[in-house]
Amino acid sequence: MTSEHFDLAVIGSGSGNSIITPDFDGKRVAIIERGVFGGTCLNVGCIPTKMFVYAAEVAEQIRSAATYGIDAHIDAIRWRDIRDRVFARIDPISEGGKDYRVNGPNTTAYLGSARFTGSRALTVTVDGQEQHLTADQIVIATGSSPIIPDPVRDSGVTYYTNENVMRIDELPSRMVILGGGYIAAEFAHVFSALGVDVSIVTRGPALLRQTDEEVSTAFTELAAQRWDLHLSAEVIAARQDAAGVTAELTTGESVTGDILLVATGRAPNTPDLDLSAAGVATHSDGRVIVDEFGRTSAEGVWALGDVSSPYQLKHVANHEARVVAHNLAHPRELRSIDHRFVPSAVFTHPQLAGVGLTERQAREAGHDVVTKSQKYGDVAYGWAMEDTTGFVKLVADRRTGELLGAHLMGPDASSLIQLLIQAMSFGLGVHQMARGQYWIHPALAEVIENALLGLDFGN
Ligand SMILES: Cc1cc2nc3c(=O)[nH]c(=O)nc-3n(C[C@H](O)[C@H](O)[C@H](O)COP(=O)(O)OP(=O)(O)OC[C@H]3O[C@@H](n4cnc5c(N)ncnc54)[C@H](O)[C@@H]3O)c2cc1C
Ligand SMILES: NC(=O)c1ccc[n+]([C@@H]2O[C@H](COP(=O)([O-])OP(=O)(O)OC[C@H]3O[C@@H](n4cnc5c(N)ncnc54)[C@H](O)[C@@H]3O)[C@@H](O)[C@H]2O)c1
Repeated sequence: MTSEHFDLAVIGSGSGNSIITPDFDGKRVAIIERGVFGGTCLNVGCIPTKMFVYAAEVAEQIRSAATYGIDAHIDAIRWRDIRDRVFARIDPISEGGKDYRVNGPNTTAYLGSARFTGSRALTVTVDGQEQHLTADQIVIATGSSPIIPDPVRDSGVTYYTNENVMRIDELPSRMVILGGGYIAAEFAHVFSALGVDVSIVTRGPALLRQTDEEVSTAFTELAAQRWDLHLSAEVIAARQDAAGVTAELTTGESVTGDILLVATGRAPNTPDLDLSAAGVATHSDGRVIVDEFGRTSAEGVWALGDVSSPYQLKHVANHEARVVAHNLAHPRELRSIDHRFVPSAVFTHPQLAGVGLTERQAREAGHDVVTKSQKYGDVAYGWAMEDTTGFVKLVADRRTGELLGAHLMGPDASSLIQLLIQAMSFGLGVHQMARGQYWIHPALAEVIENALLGLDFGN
């Protein structure tokens, strides 16, 4: 059996691709990718979804224009043009990235599926042919894949996931979305803004339950006005006929759509890797166990991103990739992964964003908690927008003045929260934040200024 040897082998071309920094110039590097080059975020995740979200926002703005004294209406939704704008931008980036690794300097690209066959030994199946390689260091960056509930998979009905729903040729009239998390909330917004009737089936009693309860409750109430919600419900069976795809629910109801979209969470891509052959240990949920430096239980094997991280977020995968890239090249000066203030945003309507502890988590952690919920509608820019639902909720420690968490629902939440991420990351307390700087008047950020000033420390 012939085998090639490398200094470094990276499995997965998402954030794994960015491991190959100039530190590896002159070294022998292999990158292995079994799917579309560039991974989830570029091809079927963050980037295309947000490009669709932008189109959805344009449609919603037109619908709400009359509020501001401007009469406007949508003449047509040209779905194929919306879709093709997105992928005409993305597909060449993916192709270019692949081409660079296939034909570029000092990397060997294996376009196939990798599995471990021993300690730092891999077999890659490329077009049915097995190729063998060994490496001094191996990075597992294989990401995650959609979880398909058994009743859906076993029923044999056609279902979509984030991997193919953005490429459909025609918009359906009705869509059933299974799941009530990030992906469900973003696609429900996109497709309903483009004219599709959306039903959501989720097993929890509210949508986006990982957010602060006040945000999750407020968002669920708004969602109920826009979408047909089936909460505390799971699918027990599904069938497909001339009427479409019908899901029978645990609640006794049934719901029918032309398309069924499954968004019930994502599992780490570890089952195909034969990790036991390399002595790489996993958590009970399949995630690779890593230490603070990104090292797995097997010497010379590292992991990062969705396959190992507690956060399935691109900015986290990129951060972990930067840390692991440094640590591979500087074994005597290891850096730690920083998961202290991991923010996230859901690009639905209205937008949601959060960082730090929820009110409940802060109380459970024993803080003397003070909170303030400040409405967008109470500041001048909020008046300009006629916003009636948006708010900023801050969670702070009454004793120390420390900002513990921030939770936003409303326009530009994903950008506004950056101020609070910065404050928390650099240890700025509430008083410093509120009065230690100018706040531009009458910018929307005044909603954050007022929330900070509204925290009642009792002094
Ligand atoms: C619809 C959607 C929207 C999202 N939106 C956002 C967002 O707005 N913001 C955000 O922060 N995050 C978002 N995410 C999450 C984000 O996409 C992921 O956290 C991130 O892409 C993970 O990067 P990764 O490098 O760990 O994995 P990936 O990018 O998934 O890369 C893993 C790669 O490994 C390959 N692979 C797997 N197994 C093997 C094998 N055995 N052999 C060879 N190759 C293999 C896969 O084909 C894949 O290309 C979104 C996710 C989805 C699904
Ligand atoms: N804007 C962003 O940053 C963004 C966008 C999309 C995805 N993501 C990442 O991708 C991950 C995966 O997204 P997701 O939405 O698939 O997962 P999720 O964990 O956010 O939500 C899964 C949802 O499905 C529900 N569910 C699970 N099993 C079910 C079942 N059998 N029947 C009915 N409901 C069920 C859960 O209660 C939950 O509401 C997210 O956790 C997030 O980290 C991030």
